Amino acid sequence: MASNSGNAKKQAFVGTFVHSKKLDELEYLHDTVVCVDPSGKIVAVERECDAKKAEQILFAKLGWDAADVQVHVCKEGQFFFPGFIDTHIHASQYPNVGIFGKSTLLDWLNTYTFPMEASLSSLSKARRVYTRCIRRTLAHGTTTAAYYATISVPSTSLLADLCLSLGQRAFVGRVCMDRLGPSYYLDESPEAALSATKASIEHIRSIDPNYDLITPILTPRFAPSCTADTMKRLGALQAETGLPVQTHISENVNEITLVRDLFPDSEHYAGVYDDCGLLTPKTILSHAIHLSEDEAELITARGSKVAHCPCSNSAITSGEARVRWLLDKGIGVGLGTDMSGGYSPSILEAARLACLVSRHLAMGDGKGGAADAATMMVQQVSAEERERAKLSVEEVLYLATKGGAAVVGLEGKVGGFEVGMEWDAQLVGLGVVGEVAEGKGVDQVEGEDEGNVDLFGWESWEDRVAKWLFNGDDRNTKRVWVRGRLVHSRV
Ligand SMILES: Nc1nc2[nH]cnc2c(=O)[nH]1
Ligand SMILES: [Zn+2]
Repeated sequence: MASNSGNAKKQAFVGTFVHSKKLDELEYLHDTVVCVDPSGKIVAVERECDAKKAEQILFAKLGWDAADVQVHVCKEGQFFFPGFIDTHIHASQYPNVGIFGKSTLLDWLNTYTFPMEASLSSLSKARRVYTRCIRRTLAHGTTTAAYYATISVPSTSLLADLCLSLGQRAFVGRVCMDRLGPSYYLDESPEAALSATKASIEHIRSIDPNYDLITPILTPRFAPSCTADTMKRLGALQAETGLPVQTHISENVNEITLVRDLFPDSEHYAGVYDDCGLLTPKTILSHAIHLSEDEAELITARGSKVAHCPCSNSAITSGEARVRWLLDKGIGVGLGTDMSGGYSPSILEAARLACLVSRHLAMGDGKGGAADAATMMVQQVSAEERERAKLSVEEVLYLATKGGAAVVGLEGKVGGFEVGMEWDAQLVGLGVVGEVAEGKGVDQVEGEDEGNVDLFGWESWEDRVAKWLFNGDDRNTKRVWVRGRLVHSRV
């Protein structure tokens, strides 16, 4: 099996770097050189420096010979940005993107999702789907993904193999579900769910023993499709191994009713996971739309994190997650595409939709889509909460990078440009509009395909980033690196 051991070359990146300093602040590093060692680690960040000065001074400081260093210089209209973290994505649902009709969660699962996932027990089909999913998400700048695969161990192992060989950092979860699914797509028993999960973990250990790039993640699908026995066994396995956990929570009001009926002894939905030992600091809870105050407080106390999936929440009409409210409670939040509940593989799209959904909350009539889990009464969102609901460009880009890194347990390792972090990055290129020659009526845009973002040259850097967020797409993602390895290039 090929191993991802970085680029095996010394590299220096020169130009403008944009990254999050904190939730509401982006830092712009101009005329900067970032040096990356052969293992993919950032070993120097030098400001007021260019390629020449780096060769003369910086490389000597590092003991590097300029002849051994690959130098990448930004062009006009380009900047380096941290790779995106997708904290919630179903690789096995990729062929279904955009196909959801007017369904909502429970009928969507039965109509579209379970049949597609079950069909990926065919390894040739799984190879086609997973290869395309990984390539597509890399092309959109996703350097880390928390993936759900399927219940099939060989198919899940294949997803892990492909992430490793194509160079995407990934958490790969074999899905556990031993009830309320179709008979053709269910674990036979809690024992079977556990032993399949262990086999999947073993496979990942065999291909990436230190989990440098690929990490197994325990994946009870969601409470309605898992027995308490299965979830308790997974909770015990988490305590034994320290592995991360991912599941869904409080996405849809009918789902919440189902959970209340299936687990009458638990206080609420979050309580079900807590009772099974699954609410840990390494747990990623997706959606978290209709949480009650008590549930949010329990999640805060346990240190579990939330994957906000605005595309999916809008597409299958689940509701509007109260991101500001979650953040105010001290809950870590990242962004997820939730393909194919969400129709887009792009975290840039998720960030833009997070902005828009937060504005819908701000415009709300006080209902905001939040329902109390116990009573099913729609909660009133206060005027004060509505006023603060809007998320800024800076905030959603934080959620897409540093915030996401904290959600998947990679804080301090990826999500920014600091010495000691790994070079998981994207080169973003925006269109630079040239002069219109008199009498011609046709302007010139440099580069081959710069997409929808037109820079006229007078924009501030803040405005350039805002233009990228709201009109950018994969045409603007020129190059992508993971651990220093180039994993996608349009140029
Ligand atoms: N969005 C979404 N919610 C779920 N809840 C349980 N399974 C799923 C899934 O595959 N997608
Ligand atoms: Zn999901």
